[in-house]
Amino acid sequence: MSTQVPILAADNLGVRYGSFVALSDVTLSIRPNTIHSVIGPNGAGKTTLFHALTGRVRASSGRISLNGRDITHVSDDKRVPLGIARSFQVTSLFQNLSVRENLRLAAQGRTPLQALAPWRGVDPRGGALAVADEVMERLELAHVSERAAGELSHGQQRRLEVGMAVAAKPRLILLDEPTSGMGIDDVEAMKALIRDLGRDHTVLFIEHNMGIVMNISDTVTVMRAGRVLVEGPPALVRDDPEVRRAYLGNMITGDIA
Ligand SMILES: Nc1ncnc2c1ncn2[C@@H]1O[C@H](COP(=O)(O)OP(=O)(O)OP(=O)(O)O)[C@@H](O)[C@H]1O
Repeated sequence: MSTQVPILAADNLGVRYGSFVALSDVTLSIRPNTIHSVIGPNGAGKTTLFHALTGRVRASSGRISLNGRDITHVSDDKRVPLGIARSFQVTSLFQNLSVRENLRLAAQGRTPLQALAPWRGVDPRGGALAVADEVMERLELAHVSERAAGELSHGQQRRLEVGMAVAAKPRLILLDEPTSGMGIDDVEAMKALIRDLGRDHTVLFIEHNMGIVMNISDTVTVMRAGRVLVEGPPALVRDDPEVRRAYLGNMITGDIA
């Protein structure tokens, strides 16, 4: 396993916002076809890490590689065709369009932003619709296919956001707090969905719900103050005294599968 080329790796990655150091010497390695979570207290740098990995913010130091290829200076829109897709914490859906149309545009344009310019799309219309139908089935949204995204329940909207990333057919999917603001039933559905996605994608996700993190992750990276505190399988992370201290001992719970 150690000889396997990581699908995504960061080496001594640093990010500054002006003079503020948000990430410092972050080294992490995402193995292909695994579910990898990133946890840490508020302000630890998790979202900044995602921004750097997807190219939304520039690395101030260090290196990012995708399947062994250096992508540190590759722009965010050029990283998408290389196989990285991200679902945003802030809603990125076309509220007035149907579920099917949202997914068709995502499949055609590869990202919600590029979907605004569908002539740049890479799929013919028919192919994109087939992808939309496939994704709706997988996300259990087929029964609301013609409903406007803005009329969906919160849980369904969050699933559709994940679907927008899946429709780009990425090898690596990044999910930023996919369960935030959800009720317990929707959380369970999202947990099942992430686990399902892990069968044929690599999934990297930021999550505050420790039950999910401990239950479905192959690897957990714990961040604190812009650095990696600990990385390892859930059992190792949950029992690590440093991690317990970072969380004041009261958040690391959850069953390990
Ligand atoms: N655009 C920005 N300009 C300046 N500082 C920023 C900017 N974005 C984030 N920060 C700061 O960088 C640090 C890391 O923020 P980040 O959002 O990455 O943390 P996080 O771990 O995702 O937090 P949370 O769990 O609350 O979402 C915080 O101190 C934050 O205030």
